[in-house]
Amino acid sequence: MNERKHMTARTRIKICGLTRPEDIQAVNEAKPDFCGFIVEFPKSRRNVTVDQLRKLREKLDENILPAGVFVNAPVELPAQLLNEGTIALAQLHGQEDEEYITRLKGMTDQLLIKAFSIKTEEDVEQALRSGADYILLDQGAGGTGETFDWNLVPSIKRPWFLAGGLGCDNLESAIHLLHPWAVDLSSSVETDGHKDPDKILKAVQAVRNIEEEI
Ligand SMILES: O=C(O)c1ccccc1NCC(=O)[C@H](O)[C@H](O)COP(=O)(O)O
Repeated sequence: MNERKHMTARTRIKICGLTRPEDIQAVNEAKPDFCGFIVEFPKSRRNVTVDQLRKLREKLDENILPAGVFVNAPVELPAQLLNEGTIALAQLHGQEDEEYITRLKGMTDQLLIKAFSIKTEEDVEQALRSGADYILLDQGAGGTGETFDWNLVPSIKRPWFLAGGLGCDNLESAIHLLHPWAVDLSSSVETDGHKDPDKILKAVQAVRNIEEEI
C-alpha cells in the first residue's frame, strides 16, 4: 500500500507588550514560546523601563523566552540586556539598518529579530535580505492591532514571525495560508488597554491546536 506520510510542525507564539506582574502570571499559565516587552519607548502605552523589565523578568517561567522590543535605541541598551540575560532576544522595531544589526551582532551572541512594516513587495524583499536571525513582518509601527496585505507575502524559506492584527478569529487562516515560523500578538489579547489572561490563554491554546502540515 502506498501510504503518504504527513509531517506536522508546531507554530510558535509570542505574546507582546507585557507591562504588569499580572501579565507575567498570565503568560506563565498560558505558556507561549516567547513574550515581549516594549523597552524605554515612552511613546508606547506599553512602555516599560529597564528597572521594570528586570523585575518583571525575574518572575517569568524559564521556558518562555523574553524578547526586548526596541525602537531606534542606542545599540548598547539591547546589547547590555541581552548579555546580562534579562532578555533572550532583541526585537528591533524602528529604522535600525544593517550597520546597526552588524554592530549589535558584534556585541552579543544572542538572537536578533528585525521587524519590517509591510506596505509593498519591496518591503518584503528588504526584509528577506536582513542579516538578523529572524524577520518579523508587521503592519505598521508596532502594536497597531491591524493586519497588512497578506498577498504580499511569498513563500519564505527562513524563520519568520507574522504580526499585525492577529487574534483567535484569523490565526488558523493566517497559519494555513502563510506558514509563519511564529505568530506575534498584542492588541487582540487585551481588554481596556491591558493584557487579558483569558484572551492570552485562548490564543495560545488556539495556536497549539493548529496542526501545520510541512
Ligand atoms: O506595542 C507597542 O506599543 C509597540 C510600540 C513600538 C514598537 C513595537 C510595538 N509593539 C510590537 C508588538 O506588539 C508586536 O510585535 C506586533 O506589532 C503585534 O501587534 P498587534 O497588531 O497589536 O497584535
